[in-house]
Amino acid sequence: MIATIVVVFVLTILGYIINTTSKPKNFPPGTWNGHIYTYKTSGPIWYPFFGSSAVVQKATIQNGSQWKAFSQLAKKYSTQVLGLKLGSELVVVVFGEKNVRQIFTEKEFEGRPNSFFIRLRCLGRRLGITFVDGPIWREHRQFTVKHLKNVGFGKTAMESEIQNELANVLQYIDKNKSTAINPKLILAMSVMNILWKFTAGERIKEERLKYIIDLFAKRSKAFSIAGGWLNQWPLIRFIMPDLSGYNLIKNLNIQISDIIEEAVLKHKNGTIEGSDFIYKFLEEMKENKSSGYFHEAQLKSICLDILIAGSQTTSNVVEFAILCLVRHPALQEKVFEEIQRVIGENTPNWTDSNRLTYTIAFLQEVQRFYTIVPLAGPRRVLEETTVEDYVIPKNTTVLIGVGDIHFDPQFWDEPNKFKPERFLDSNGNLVSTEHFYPFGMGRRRCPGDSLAKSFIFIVFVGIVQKYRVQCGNGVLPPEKPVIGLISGAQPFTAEFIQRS
Ligand code: HEM
Repeated sequence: MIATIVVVFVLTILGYIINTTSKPKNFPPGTWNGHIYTYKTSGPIWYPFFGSSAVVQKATIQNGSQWKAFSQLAKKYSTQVLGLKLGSELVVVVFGEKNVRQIFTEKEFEGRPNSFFIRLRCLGRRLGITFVDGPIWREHRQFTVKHLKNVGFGKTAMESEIQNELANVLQYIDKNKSTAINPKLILAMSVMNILWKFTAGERIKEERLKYIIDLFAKRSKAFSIAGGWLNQWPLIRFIMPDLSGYNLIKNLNIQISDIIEEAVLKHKNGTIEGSDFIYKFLEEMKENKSSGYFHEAQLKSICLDILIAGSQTTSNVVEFAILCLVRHPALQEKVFEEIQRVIGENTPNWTDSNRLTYTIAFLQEVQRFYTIVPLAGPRRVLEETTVEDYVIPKNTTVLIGVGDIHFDPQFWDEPNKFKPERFLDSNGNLVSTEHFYPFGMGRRRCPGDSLAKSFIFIVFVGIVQKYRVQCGNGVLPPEKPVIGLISGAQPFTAEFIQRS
């Protein structure tokens, strides 16, 4: 009896090892010769249980980010379609514009992974927009896009909210103008206020705002630390609930969930009325009985998606733009001169962007040079398909190397130089933004792009109009970003000198 159990156990383990270490036929980047993959063409070796995790981890430490690690591994194996196994998950990272556009546009790549880790991100259930697919995604993306459209470019209600935020940022700078300022917190607070106004219809009091931002920062740090472990071996939460970061994330989730729930309650008991997202969703809940997806848990998840996807991304762009002003004083003068000439002292609005072409070129270059989402996705393959001639099995996770396109010398002259002029023709008109994907493309393109662009433009123009920005305490901000799930500036300070 014992002998049988041992044999079954050993065979199961052996079966598991063979299964986890053999690559599916024609899986990238290997060329299957019927028997074995050769080293040069097969990509990293897959080890039992861990797959190629160790290779990726080592490359991440060496290169400073997972995006750079994938990029370097793709070069090492001379491929634009890098195939890996992380834990038990098949992962493919695509590079090159043709492949990237294929993933962005083809229906087979429209899915999102469905792992324990993703559910943990979505308050425990697979809901919201960002991490769902199928009918719930289509219906709720459409609903959210419709409401985001109503607050996008030039829509006066949200534009005046952004102008109010600009006034607050300027007031903060004015109050602190004798010292060097790190602009991170004030920008994060402003963006969060705008997103909260859109979702919950009110401004948040300063202390509460700081608490929420702190909560989100802690949560994203906890996810970065726990990400690798919990994603690849979710069972470790039972063995090491504290050490794995699981308990911390769970508690942070509860606190964030409570904040959103409180806002929903205020709408239900009539304390807040208006046309904000929660209000519209609750209305839809009453009217739309057909799909079954309009319920409170889904509402909370969409609110969380909007706050997570829209907050740090948008404020990081403005922070990088300030960093670029400091690092490139001559270009700063060009931006200032254009603003002075075109709008003078008027409060900026989105319509001005048509005439402030150099300023827009500057902001586009910021978003190329510091691609906020250098590795877009993750996507889940809905049906087995091919990229180049490689087979990508159903349920493979696909990541999209957008950052590499933004630095490809085929498309960009001297890609490692900060040159806003690259977005202008010889007459100073903006040229088309081919090869430029800061908000992705296709059916999963960022639905918040118009809100983000309006915020970035209005706040940036408003600051340059009033202040010359220079090094804080004579220290030039470091050029290199910190790249996690998104890119952010290394901590820096700047002095804001009032223009007379
Ligand atoms: C500069 C700021 C921003 C950048 C760079 C950015 C970038 C992106 C990118 C690249 C994607 C596509 C991911 C993919 O292809 O799989 C995306 C998706 C998304 N973004 Fe943004 N985003 C920004 C601001 C915002 C804002 C302000 C909001 C909300 C108001 C928002 C909400 C979302 C949502 C909900 C998705 C998921 C869409 C889906 O899966 O269908 N983003 N974003």
